[in-house]
Amino acid sequence: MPNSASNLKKHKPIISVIPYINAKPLTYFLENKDNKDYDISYNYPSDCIEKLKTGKIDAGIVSSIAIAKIPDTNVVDGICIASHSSVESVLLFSRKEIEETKTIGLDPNSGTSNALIKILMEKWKNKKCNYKFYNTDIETALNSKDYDAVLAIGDRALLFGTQNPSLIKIDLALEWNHFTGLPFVFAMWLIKKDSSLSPEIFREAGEKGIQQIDTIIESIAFNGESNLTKYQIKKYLKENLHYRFGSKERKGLMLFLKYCAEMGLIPQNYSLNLI
Ligand SMILES: C=C(O[C@@H]1C=C(C(=O)O)C=C[C@H]1O)C(=O)O
Repeated sequence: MPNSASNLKKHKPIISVIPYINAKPLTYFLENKDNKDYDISYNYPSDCIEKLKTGKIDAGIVSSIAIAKIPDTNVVDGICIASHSSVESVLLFSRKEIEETKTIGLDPNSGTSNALIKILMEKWKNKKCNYKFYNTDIETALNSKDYDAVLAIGDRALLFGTQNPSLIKIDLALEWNHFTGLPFVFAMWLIKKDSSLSPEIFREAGEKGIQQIDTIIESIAFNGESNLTKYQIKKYLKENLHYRFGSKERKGLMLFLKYCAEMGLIPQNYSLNLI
């Protein structure tokens, strides 16, 4: 039988979700909806970029840098994962003073923060460093002679930071805010242009998540989805993170993309197709 385009399109659309607690306010009500007309798949940010590019998924909450890396996608307006000062989960850990750092370990799960550290070092610290990915846990990478400092994101960075208060740390969102006066946008929802998914379902779920964030905090703590205390989860989601995408967040995002383009990390001809 010929494989017509309609046969190929019969699967439910797949929405990719980041398995970090920082995404929960935007994803909880999409994940916990009855009779979903989409499937959910869980992917780290860097895997999500690859899967969106190759059409394995139809939409995803994905590293903000992907806006300029994946053609044929729209960006959901109004919501994002951002931070206005310390985020506490995107950290450069170091045993040496930053001035002595030559080789930095990049987090294989990240897209955006791996670019942000390069901007920070080259633009503001005037340091040319070597960068290479590490594929171990944070502690092993930090103890190895291969890296002077190690970048980490997500739940493991958040936990490692709280468990190792004496390590030298740089909070990338705080540094960004210090140098630009703007919030930093880590992630947004991207939808393939040929997908039937409406941006409204993401906005509605995000708005409900922002309104009912205390229920989500209870659920994360109750289900043991984090090794942090309920108080720490509450502070992280309510104080460190910001979920609305307004004019300041847009300015921060566009400046980040401009710096990325200047440094050759993304093509020059990117655009932000908000829907
Ligand atoms: C704040 C964070 O933002 C994350 C950082 C990302 C990246 O570096 O590509 C992608 C998605 C976000 O969830 C974090 O995970 O700690």
